[in-house]
Amino acid sequence: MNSNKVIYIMGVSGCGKSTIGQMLAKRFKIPFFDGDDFHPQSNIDKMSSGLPLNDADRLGWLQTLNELAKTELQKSSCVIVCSALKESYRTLLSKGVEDQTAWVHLVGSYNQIVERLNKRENHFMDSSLLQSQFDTLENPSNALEINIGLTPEEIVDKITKDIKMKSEFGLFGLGVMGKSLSRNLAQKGFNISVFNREVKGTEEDVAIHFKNSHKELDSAQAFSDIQGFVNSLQTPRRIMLMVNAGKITDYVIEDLIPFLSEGDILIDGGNSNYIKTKERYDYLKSKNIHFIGVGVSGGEQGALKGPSIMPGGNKEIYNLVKPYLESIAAKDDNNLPCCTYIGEEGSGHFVKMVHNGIEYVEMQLLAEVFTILKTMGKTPDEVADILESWKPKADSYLLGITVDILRKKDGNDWLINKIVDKAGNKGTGNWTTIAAAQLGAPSTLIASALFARYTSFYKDERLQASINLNINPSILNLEIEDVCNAYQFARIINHYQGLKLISEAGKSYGWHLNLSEIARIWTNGCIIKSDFMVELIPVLKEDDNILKNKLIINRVKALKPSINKVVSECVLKELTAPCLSESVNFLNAYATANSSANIIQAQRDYFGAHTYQRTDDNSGKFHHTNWN
Ligand SMILES: NC(=O)C1=CN([C@@H]2O[C@H](COP(=O)(O)OP(=O)(O)OC[C@H]3O[C@@H](n4cnc5c(N)ncnc54)[C@H](OP(=O)(O)O)[C@@H]3O)[C@@H](O)[C@H]2O)C=CC1
Ligand SMILES: O=C(CO)[C@H](O)[C@H](O)COP(=O)(O)O
Repeated sequence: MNSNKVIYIMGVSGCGKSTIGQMLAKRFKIPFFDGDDFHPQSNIDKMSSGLPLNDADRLGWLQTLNELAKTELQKSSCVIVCSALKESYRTLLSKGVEDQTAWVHLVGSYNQIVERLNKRENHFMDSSLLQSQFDTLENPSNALEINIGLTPEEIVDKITKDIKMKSEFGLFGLGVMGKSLSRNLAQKGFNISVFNREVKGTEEDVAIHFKNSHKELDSAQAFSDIQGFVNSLQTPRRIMLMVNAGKITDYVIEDLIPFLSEGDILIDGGNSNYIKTKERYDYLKSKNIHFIGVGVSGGEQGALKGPSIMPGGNKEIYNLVKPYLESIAAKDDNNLPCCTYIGEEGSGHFVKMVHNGIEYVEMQLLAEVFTILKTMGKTPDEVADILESWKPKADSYLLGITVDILRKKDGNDWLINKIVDKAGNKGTGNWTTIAAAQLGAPSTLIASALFARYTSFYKDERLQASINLNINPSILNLEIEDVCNAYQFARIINHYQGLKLISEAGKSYGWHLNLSEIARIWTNGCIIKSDFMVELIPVLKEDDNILKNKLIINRVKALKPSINKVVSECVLKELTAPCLSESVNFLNAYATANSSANIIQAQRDYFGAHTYQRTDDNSGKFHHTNWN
């Protein structure tokens, strides 16, 4: 038996069954069927001529409705409206699906209903037949009885409260992201169930407290037991996991499996490693459970108001969750959802991982710009003003939050001065760097940003080394405009490298990735949204390599003198600027027609007979020299 339900709305003619049934079906987002539409013509003719139906007339009709219920229950819950006046009729209607049947009896007095029927036009039942209906009615003992004196809204509210319908979507894990996504889903009108584990004595009733503290979660169902949570969901179940990536995701999957059924869908919305996503997909497939890996970006606020969503996996399965993900996603400038099917396997998580790699660099560049401006003698407020003035040229979410951060005071000082300079990480920058190395893509800025975080962590050694080696950056002699240009230059290289990495992965794994579409869903909702990202949508339609685009080439050329100046000055004055430096180093290497790699090849051939290709042999053949 699956968890779907058929709700029969019953009662004498004129009690308002169709109106209530339609409203209820709309509220639960399940199909609605009016039993009258399934009468054979002979029954309609009989009723139209003023004759009441007898039990023989009704038999076939009731069997048809029972079949309808059974067929629908295979797919979803549904509402069926039918007078169902006698117990024997109800027995027939629920035959074989008794445990999945709920009865709602709309009750009114003869006078109330006569008055209603007399107001009705074009109904094939005359009010004179009403008495026979009342005479036939056998009050059910197992129905929710509701007086028709209430307004239709009140009636539907009552039914909704009484009949615990299955939710259409489940959210597992009510941490920072899970809470925001649940609220977002509920605000979009979805019936959801939410779950958070309970740790006795420390964390109790997390889900219930969360539900009770947000109005939009009134009709959500909250659980701290996994079985109850899973059973509260319509099949096939759609369960989004918002838990810590890594082992915890595996534990949670194992906890869920015993309660899942074939065809259910698990959606991993965490920052999971794309290789693990493929493994989990295969593992769950062996249990006939679907799994899709979905990158989500936007942090707490983005998840609440509209994140950028990067789903990967089987497309047909994605289509079953697409309406939910697209509804909660941010919207781009054309009001399209910032959610698009990325590709097969772990491609969604791969793209999210590289998103984070690009994010690491964007953050590091702003940190370097801050240090440069600080070393030019600016206070945090002054740096904030300078960054603010760059918005028309280089606006981005990260630039905006950095302005806010720099203006934040703590007592008489700026809060930034009180934050320990050790940068944490949760793994995505690390994996991006590993993936870049494995795929042979030179994502040097991402590696530099990652290693800058790691270096920052050596706080004690740094303190000691600054004394031992006497590194003391002195005042920089730079124009602010050059710093702004250098920043923009490095951002172009960052986006080139990140997108190149995605492109290489697409080729290597056989994913059919659309980079322009990926840039589009990164124009809103996510941490790396920026004006530049908007510019990249048409650029990437032409080519995956943004450094082939004429406008970008011209911009790089125009900005180059500034990055040369800024990086040289930083080196001379002993100020570390790893990502700015690497951006210009990379471009210089990338734009070198004849590089020093011939020396490397010669060395490799010298000590290891690894062979080399010759400039005077176009065949591509490999040669070896006896160097001694
Ligand atoms: N924060 C962010 O900005 C973003 C985070 N992400 C990703 O989203 C996922 C969730 O992140 P976030 O919400 O920040 O993390 P939190 O740490 O805030 O929440 C983690 C959730 O996982 C639950 N959990 C942990 N261990 C277990 C377990 N053994 N069994 C059941 N539940 C468990 C926690 O429950 P409990 O409260 O009981 O410990 C909590 O509900 C992560 O993968 C993260 O990388 C993605 C984009 C942005
Ligand atoms: O995915 C995110 C933003 O897009 C998360 O905030 C993630 O935790 C950021 O990475 P890290 O913690 O390594 O800085």
